[in-house]
Amino acid sequence: MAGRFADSAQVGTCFAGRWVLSTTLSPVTDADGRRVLVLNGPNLGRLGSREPDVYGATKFADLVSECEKTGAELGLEVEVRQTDDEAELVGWLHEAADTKTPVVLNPAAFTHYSYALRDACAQRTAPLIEIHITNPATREEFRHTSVVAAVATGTIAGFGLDSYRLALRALTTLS
Ligand SMILES: O=C1C[C@@](O)(C(=O)O)C[C@@H](O)[C@@H]1O
Repeated sequence: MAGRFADSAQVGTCFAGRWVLSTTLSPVTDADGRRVLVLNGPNLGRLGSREPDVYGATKFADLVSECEKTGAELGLEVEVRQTDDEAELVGWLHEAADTKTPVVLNPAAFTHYSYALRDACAQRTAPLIEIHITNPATREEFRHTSVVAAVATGTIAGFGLDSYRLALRALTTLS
């Protein structure tokens, strides 16, 4: 068996069936508090070609550049990721929880039904802002429910790509 865990006081490594503890190593955390993960759920990688009348003409690659640019202006080190895979997104949220990294999350359609995502968000150890490009409350009824909202620090929706910029700005006052 091999494995590794960390909390604020100890780091342990399981080697040949024995856990070796160390209290002298630094905890696995976001050391300078400036790193931010911007996580995007299914279909958002298709921004630009996906229903441009709803989501606009900006491509996902341009959204990535815009987030990095805004982050640089705010003194944040921003990493933008996108996946269509629920398990991958849950894994990224675990990584954020384990490293105390703030998150801007557009869960896309997972917003409305993924309890796995909700439970991963509930483990957060730093601010997590749920965001949406559109305002789901003004759209189809199935979009009116967010299973994530109750475990997020806050929600920003309906400002187009500015939702991302506003969330990054909000994080500078929260973290
Ligand atoms: O994929 C998305 C995008 C969205 O999260 C938004 O950013 O407006 C809204 C969701 O309802 C939808 O499933």
